[in-house]
Amino acid sequence: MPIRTALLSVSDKTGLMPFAAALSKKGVTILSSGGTAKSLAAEGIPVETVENYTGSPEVMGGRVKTLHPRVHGGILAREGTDNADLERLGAKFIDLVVVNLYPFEKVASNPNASFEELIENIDIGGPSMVRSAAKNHARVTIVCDPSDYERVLAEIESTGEVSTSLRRELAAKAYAHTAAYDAAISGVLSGPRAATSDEASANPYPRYLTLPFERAYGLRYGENPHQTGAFYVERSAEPGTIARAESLGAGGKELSFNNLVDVDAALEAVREFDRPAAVVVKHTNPCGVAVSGDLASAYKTARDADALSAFGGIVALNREVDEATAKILAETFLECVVAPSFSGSALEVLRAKKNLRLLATGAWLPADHAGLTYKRVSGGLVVQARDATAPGEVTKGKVVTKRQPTAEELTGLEFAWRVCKHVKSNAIVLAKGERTVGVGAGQMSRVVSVQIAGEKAGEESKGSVLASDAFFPFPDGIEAAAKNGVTAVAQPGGSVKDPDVIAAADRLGLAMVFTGARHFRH
Ligand SMILES: NC(=O)c1ncn([C@@H]2O[C@H](COP(=O)(O)O)[C@@H](O)[C@H]2O)c1NC=O
Repeated sequence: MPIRTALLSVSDKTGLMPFAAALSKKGVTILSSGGTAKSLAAEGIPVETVENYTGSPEVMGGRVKTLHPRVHGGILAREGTDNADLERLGAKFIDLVVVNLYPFEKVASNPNASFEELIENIDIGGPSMVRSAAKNHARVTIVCDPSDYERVLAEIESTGEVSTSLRRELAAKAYAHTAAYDAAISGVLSGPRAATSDEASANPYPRYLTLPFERAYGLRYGENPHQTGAFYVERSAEPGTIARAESLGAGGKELSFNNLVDVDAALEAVREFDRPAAVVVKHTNPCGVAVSGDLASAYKTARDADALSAFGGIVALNREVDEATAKILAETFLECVVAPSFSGSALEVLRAKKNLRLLATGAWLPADHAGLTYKRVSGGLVVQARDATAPGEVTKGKVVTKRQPTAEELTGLEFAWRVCKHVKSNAIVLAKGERTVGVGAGQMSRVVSVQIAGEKAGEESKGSVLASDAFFPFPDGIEAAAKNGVTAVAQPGGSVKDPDVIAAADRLGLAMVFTGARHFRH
């Protein structure tokens, strides 16, 4: 069906003028609400105002402008069935609706916006038209995202109409758009800014939480081959995230479910460090982490910290990958390398590895940025603030033993502590300087994690320092560490048995710092 009349009513005028001009050139009649009509007319695009079309003025400061039977009848009318009704209303068939909404989410993201401002930015007429048009997508095309203008125009230019499949696709997108819009409003109205009591305003979590996601791609399978899977991205994903990353690998092979989860873990860990750093992850745990003066040596050190486990690993780097680093990366079979960017020569080296996925995230937010994390549990979702601690927990901690840690031990402890945050509990990290030598992860008993870390480190455990993500409930963990040659420990403290644990450290000549902070990771 050819496009006869289009209704344009937008807040975001990106790309609108060339789109409208092209429609007009194709002979499409353009109807438009106040502000939009003015902008179009100013560009010399012929336009009829909605006021003129409905015979009803915009009133209540714009609260009512398109909410009129001639508008909604024109959108919802079925060709053939509703022609008489349409005529009775004095309306005409509207075939294309181009609407984007008052920027509620943008206004809500400004903490200084007043409550009245928020309310006035709740669009009513816009979503009504979007929903009407999407319902009647058998005839009507709804465009609520300027990035779709080009596709719609291309179809109109070549066939004079919009295909059924694109109309259906845009209708689904439109309902996702209004659903996300309403979810944001309900989140704000049930959140601290709208709270009517002090108690409620102290609770940062809104009663109603609906999160908008969009499928990025289907996965070959889920965690295991017998499970199906897909990857969904947040509609407002932050910079430097997997969702925003560009895939640069030669084979163009997409990331698997497990790759995505591991890349996430590696990325989170490498963001901890300012100096050149490398993290090698296997099954969501770092098996080798190192910081160095340059990226190549950081990676080589991280890989060699546990070269056996690094095979088939996921590597995250916090600098542009250069050729020297790429050459060392190419020595091992890896699943994926993620970094802010890759130099041209590094890409050349790494693209020779056909199945290696390369992910360039661009610059990312600092590790201590605020944010929420979400985790599904059966029938629900646990939500929390990110574990976004600034560095310095060890150096600012309390030395509880007779012996003070040396400067070298302190460097190692601060490093191990920050790695420990990214290891599944019970987490024990052994380090020498700014490199891990042994990681004990995901054990049900802390002392076993100490034993595993010691076993992984082998001879290297002698003279290493140890970080523990939570307190030692008994002296046995300290005794096991000392037996492996560990000289200093960082742990939160806080156990009823702290006096016994400190006594054991003193007896064995260890220095121990209580950080006062715990970093469980599940
Ligand atoms: N009140 C209405 O009938 C109404 N109709 C359309 N709008 C919105 O007003 C904006 C466009 O207004 P204008 O063309 O006057 O600048 C669009 O974001 C559109 O979604 C309305 N505004 C709010 O509900």
